[in-house]
Amino acid sequence: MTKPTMNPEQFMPTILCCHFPLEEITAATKNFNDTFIIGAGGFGNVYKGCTDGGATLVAIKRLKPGSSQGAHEFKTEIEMLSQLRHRHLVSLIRYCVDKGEMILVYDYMAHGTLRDHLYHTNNPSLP
Ligand SMILES: Nc1ncnc2c1ncn2[C@@H]1O[C@H](COP(=O)(O)OP(=O)(O)OP(=O)(O)O)[C@@H](O)[C@H]1O
Repeated sequence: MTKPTMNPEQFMPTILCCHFPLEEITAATKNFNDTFIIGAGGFGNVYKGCTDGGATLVAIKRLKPGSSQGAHEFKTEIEMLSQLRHRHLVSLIRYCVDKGEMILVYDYMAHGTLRDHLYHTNNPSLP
């Protein structure tokens, strides 16, 4: 199945976050190497990466082909989350639309998921 495409020039959401060059994302994840995968959801795989010359840890969500979510949800996520800032909400910091890729970049949240904490999942990163 081919990836859903979106023309960056047509993609003009009312956003407060910036476009992120695909080259920086591929560099941060060594071209989406599986060793950088930290999770997967309806949107696609989530990768851990380092940007800004190693200064910033980020979580990179890459829309997978045939995702149960899609271009519409991608745009909605950017429009909503780029305008929301709260210490209890993960921050969307960048997005990327390029070469058929649709990618969301968030602050990296250490210490596991809410599910890990609620159900005491065996996660070595938890205290
Ligand atoms: N900002 C983040 N920091 C650290 N890990 C993250 C971050 N975002 C996602 N993850 C990891 O990736 C996994 C999948 O996240 P994602 O948000 O794609 O899916 P979900 O919320 O579990 O499910 P769905 O998107 O289907 O509702 C999470 O369970 C978590 O382990």
